[in-house]
Amino acid sequence: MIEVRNLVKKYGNHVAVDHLDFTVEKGKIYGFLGPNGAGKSTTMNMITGYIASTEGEILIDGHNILEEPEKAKKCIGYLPELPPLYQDMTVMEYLKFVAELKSIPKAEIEKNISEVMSTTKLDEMKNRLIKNLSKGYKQRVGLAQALLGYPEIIILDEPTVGLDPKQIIEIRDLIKSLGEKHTVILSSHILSEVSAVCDYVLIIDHGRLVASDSPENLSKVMTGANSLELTVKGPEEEIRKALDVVENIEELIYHESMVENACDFTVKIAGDRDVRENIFFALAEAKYPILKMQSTNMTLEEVFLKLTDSGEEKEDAGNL
Ligand SMILES: Nc1ncnc2c1ncn2[C@@H]1O[C@H](COP(=O)(O)OP(=O)(O)OP(=O)(O)O)[C@@H](O)[C@H]1O
Repeated sequence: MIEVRNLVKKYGNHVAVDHLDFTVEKGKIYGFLGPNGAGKSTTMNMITGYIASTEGEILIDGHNILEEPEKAKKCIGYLPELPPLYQDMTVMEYLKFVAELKSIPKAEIEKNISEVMSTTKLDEMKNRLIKNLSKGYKQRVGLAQALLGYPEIIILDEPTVGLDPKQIIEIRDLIKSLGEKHTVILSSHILSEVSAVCDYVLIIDHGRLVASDSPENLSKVMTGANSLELTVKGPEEEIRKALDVVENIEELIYHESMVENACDFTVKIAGDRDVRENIFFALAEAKYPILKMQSTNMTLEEVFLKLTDSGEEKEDAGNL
């Protein structure tokens, strides 16, 4: 659907996007995650054809964005970080204006507008001046204009910035529902947003792609393996024997426990098996009580901080 090859953007000597390579497949929601200044907006502006790249190429459904901009742009609906809304137009006037700009055939405009207004739940506001709408509704108008013309790909740059928590939930739900019919790319520096909404995450730092995978896999890959922290009451050797029957335990690493007469273990588990129930039954049968059992996969937040570990991101931590 979208192929980004060796993409570079330089502003003077400053490299804002540094040899990015990735592919976006049809029908998924992608999160483009990175700290402020990582190069997210610059990349989105290149994908949508707003700015030219210094090097590399972008193919949208097979069309090169610089060589066949009209065909490529027809596939994309874009909600920039600051959507260009005309404050003195009503919602309806503005959507008509955008539909004409997008060269939607006259006969289809009315049906198309009514569909996007229903998707974005704007019907009640259609005759309201945009300047009199709340920030949440303004964002819906931004989304509605992106959806006009039935583009297959929807690109959203920080779509929930500046919204209150209720509006954030509403816009997130809307984005999830868009994922049923469209390929969605969403940029954000907010981790919870990306893990709540996206099937796939691309993490970018200093213009480079530092990781790309599903949120779950990223957590697993970063710990190296699936592992558990276990505290069990009983002697080490006996507990080891009792756990011998549990399949897929690769290694049991002993640590001295703070709890009297108990042992702490890190349990390394093969692949992505879930062996918690088997451990429970094996130790229950041997009558060694489990005092603690905790999965130690990293959270996406920890993955993000580890991958983008530099001074400035520490400041960002408060926003996560
Ligand atoms: N027009 C420009 N001229 C010079 N430098 C720019 C320009 N636009 C962006 N930059 C720089 O390029 C880098 C990437 O900026 P970009 O806006 O793409 O980051 P971002 O990840 O979208 O961050 P944010 O979340 O703050 O929008 C930053 O260092 C920024 O200062």
